[in-house]
Amino acid sequence: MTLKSIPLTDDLHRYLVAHGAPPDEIVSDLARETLALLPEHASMQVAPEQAAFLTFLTRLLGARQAVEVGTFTGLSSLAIARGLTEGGRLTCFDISEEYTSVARRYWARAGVDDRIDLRIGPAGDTLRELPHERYLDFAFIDADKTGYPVYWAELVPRMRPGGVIAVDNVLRNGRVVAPQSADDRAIAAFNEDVLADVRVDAVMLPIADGLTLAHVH
Ligand SMILES: C[S@@+](CC[C@H](N)C(=O)[O-])C[C@H]1O[C@@H](n2cnc3c(N)ncnc32)[C@H](O)[C@@H]1O
Repeated sequence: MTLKSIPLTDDLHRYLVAHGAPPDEIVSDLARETLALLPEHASMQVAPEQAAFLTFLTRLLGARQAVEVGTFTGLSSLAIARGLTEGGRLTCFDISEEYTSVARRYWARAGVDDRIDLRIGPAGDTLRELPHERYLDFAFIDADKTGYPVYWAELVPRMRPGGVIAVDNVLRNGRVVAPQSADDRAIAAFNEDVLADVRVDAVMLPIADGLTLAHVH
């Protein structure tokens, strides 16, 4: 039995991205522009292989109704929107007009802007405005780390039976086993909560900074 995932060197990461679903021109431009405009924050963007995986997963689920918490300049939302089924909707939550103004441009360029609804404000408040029904096929959580328990609490009861929640940064660059900051501790505690949550079956994948996939009963 192989004991663990192999570490990715830069060469191997480039190979993996090139042989999965390689970024198209729009995704490459978005990554380049995010780095140029926001060099200190560009690492918040999901990894290219995660973007490809989000499209794959959304398509696999036949997702019609999706939510994203933490949009930034729009790479993960673009990926999710591209995987939605005909007539599908993605509702995005973020606090920043500045970051999401970049996202809006790229959604338009990719021709998916008509299927995305962006809500600006603290997601702990704005998520509460979503219908209190089990209607969501897919949700992606990638915002402020201390907010994850609140986003989880709002989203799980709104997932349809068989719906999936994906949660990013669950390994905190390895620090989750020896937390060094409030964000690290928040994620370590959140991961315990997910493990104990009888409403879901979850797996934790070592993709990028760690991605939990939770299947809601
Ligand atoms: C890690 S980035 C998201 C990256 C994005 N998924 C991507 O692929 O580009 C986190 C985002 O969460 C947003 N954010 C931080 N606190 C928030 C809050 N309380 N409510 C909603 N969004 C928040 C930030 O403005 C930022 O855009």
